[in-house]
Amino acid sequence: MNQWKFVRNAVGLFGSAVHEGQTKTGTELAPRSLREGGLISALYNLGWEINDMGDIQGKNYRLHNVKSQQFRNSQQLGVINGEINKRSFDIAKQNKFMLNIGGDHSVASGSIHGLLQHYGDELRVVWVDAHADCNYELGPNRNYHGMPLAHLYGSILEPIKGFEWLKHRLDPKNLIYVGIRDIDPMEREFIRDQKIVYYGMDEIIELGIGQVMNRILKQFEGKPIHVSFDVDSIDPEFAHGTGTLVDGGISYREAHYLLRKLASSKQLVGMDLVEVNPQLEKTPEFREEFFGDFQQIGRIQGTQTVALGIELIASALGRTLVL
Ligand SMILES: NC(=[NH2+])NCCC[C@H](N)C(=O)O
Repeated sequence: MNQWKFVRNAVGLFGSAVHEGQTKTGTELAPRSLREGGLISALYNLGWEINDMGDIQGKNYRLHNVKSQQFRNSQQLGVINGEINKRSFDIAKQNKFMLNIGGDHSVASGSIHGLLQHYGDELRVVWVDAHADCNYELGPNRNYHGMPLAHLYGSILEPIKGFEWLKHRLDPKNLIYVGIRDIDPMEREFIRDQKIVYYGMDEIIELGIGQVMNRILKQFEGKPIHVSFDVDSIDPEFAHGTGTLVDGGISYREAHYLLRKLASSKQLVGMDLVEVNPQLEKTPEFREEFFGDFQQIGRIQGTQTVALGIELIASALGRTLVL
């Protein structure tokens, strides 16, 4: 099983225990919750060889007395993403699937950069998110989780201390947005100017998720694909444990379908699963009932969004509904 085109049957994974890209604590707890909830055995049950590199703890890189003129925690995030970049590149170099478990979405500049270093201009990115995360100047929020793509696009012009390693650029035409519905004015203009392909909620409603995926796979045919999956792309009804909720998102079904389609293309080489915040769940109870056949991935335990996170990763890594 798992005859992936670009990667062998091995996953290289690490957690990015980081909340410094925004102001709410809790996302740093996600890697641990996902592990405790059964992530590793799920991957094992799906037939993957697993190289678990442990977690990068954002708190270990805290810099005291550094006042940033730029976004919040800029130098710390530069050093952390430098570490993520190294791990991501190492994993890709060994032809393994790169799995980065966030953390907030600030951890994606490092992981995507590492893949760009290995796959070069061939790399394609599917960015599944309620947000476009390409603010290139400081907005009132000053949160880097709203900016990593601007950095990768090369639109943050001033050099930022800590990010000296960031050299490769992601061409905006090699990225497609899915699920975006809360866009800042600067981002709107940028998406229009650069003609970035997006499937926002209206497009998903009009075309249906099936047609959206057909188009994405056609556009990215034959190329290695990375999916950067922010759980806030999903409707808060199904994923409440996240920091920047936006109503009217993609459904549980659409999210899993999207990931299964990417998986079955055999072109998927990496995934970020970000913005799970176990402290922000609506109810602290663990989910006990699951939909569908779970034998394929084993027992999953966790609060709503944690359990969902594990399921989403399983869908991206080849969990099928009918064998
Ligand atoms: N990946 C996310 N959850 N991003 C939220 C970004 C929110 C807002 N656009 C900002 O720049 O602050």
